[in-house]
Amino acid sequence: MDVQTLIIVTLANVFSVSLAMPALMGWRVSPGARYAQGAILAQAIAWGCFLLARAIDDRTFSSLWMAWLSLCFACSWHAMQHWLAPRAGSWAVWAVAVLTPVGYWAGFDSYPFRVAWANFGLAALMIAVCISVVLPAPHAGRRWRGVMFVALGVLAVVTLWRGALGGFFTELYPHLRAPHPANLAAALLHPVVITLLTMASLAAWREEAERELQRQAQTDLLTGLLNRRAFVERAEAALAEARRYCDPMALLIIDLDRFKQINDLGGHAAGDQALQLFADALRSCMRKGELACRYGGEEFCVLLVRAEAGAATSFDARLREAVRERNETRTAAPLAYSAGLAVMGDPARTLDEMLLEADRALYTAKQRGRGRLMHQDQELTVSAPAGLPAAALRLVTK
Ligand SMILES: Nc1nc2c(ncn2[C@@H]2O[C@H](COP(=O)(O)OP(=O)(O)OP(=O)(O)O)[C@@H](O)[C@H]2O)c(=O)[nH]1
Repeated sequence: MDVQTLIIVTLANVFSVSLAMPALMGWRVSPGARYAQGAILAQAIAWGCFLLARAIDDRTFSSLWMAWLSLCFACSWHAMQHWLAPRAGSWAVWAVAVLTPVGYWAGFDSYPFRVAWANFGLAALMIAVCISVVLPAPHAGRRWRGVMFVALGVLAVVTLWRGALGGFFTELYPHLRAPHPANLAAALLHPVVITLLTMASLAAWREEAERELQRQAQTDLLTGLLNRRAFVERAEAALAEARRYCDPMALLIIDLDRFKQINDLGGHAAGDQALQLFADALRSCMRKGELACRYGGEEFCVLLVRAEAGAATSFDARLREAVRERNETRTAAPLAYSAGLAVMGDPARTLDEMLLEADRALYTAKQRGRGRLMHQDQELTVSAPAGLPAAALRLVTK
């Protein structure tokens, strides 16, 4: 098989894949999938330009071929940013992607220069994608990343080989369609690499969709906090760990006060907004490893790791202050809450026991007039009375 025929096979392959990908994945996809689709489309256009170069205008269409190939690898690099993790060096990737076709076009009259320049530029882009694929991304699967790394890595080696031949052993490598082993290897490799990259991209996209589904299954849609089921699952694991290391742990159940009034006065939408605002305040007070969920209705649950009653009291003070700050920007009735605390004094205590104790304390807080934090029969609130600045926080104990 000659090189020209293999390139036509590559074009047919990549063109059909570039149509099949959006047909299979749909148009409304994540940014990562969109970049992967863009990369394949850019490949298809690139090989179309390559075939036109001979028939129309070699310099222009060969330079366009380089431009679209560079764009293809820049898009692949961006797909990895979304699927794996943001990596440094975006400007460098784009600089190489722009300089490769520009240098090729400017130095077109020198065959050794343009072949070396273009192949080294493209190989640099492939290597950049390979590096971003192998850098740590604990949430992402290893298999599709392995396939992508090997496929692009082999192509990068063959591309470097072609660049070195064209630039430094020009007489052995007179042109791209010559039946040289490097050309045959590259022409054979292209359809294989395109197939493998497509399969790896589909696997990455499926993995991303699974992750999103899992996130949605664990999240309360209105507030974005964990839902009750996910909270219980994670809290059980955190409790088991705390037991193993004899760490203290505190659990708070929080209930918004007179929430029905907010709904009655402002409508259900105002109630929803208030729940979102409270969740936002809650998030702003959370530290690494702590868990918060919407336990149901206007009730929230927080698990504080390595925390005793003192730390829970400080958390409550921070939360009241965060709520107070948000109340200042609201025109509707101010939000307030009551909370019940349970601490894991005895390592044998279960999550259900702690939830029950916190719930009883919450009931007491409501009974005693709301707006306070209770631990068993003791009030622990460090509260900022309405209208007073944070500096005026005072300790209220009974
Ligand atoms: N807007 C909105 N309201 C909700 C949602 N979930 C529960 N509620 C409302 O929350 C209100 C809870 O009312 P109650 O249980 O009487 O409690 P409360 O008015 O906060 O009174 P206290 O707890 O005694 O201070 C009910 O009116 C529910 O309809 C929700 O997702 N959105």
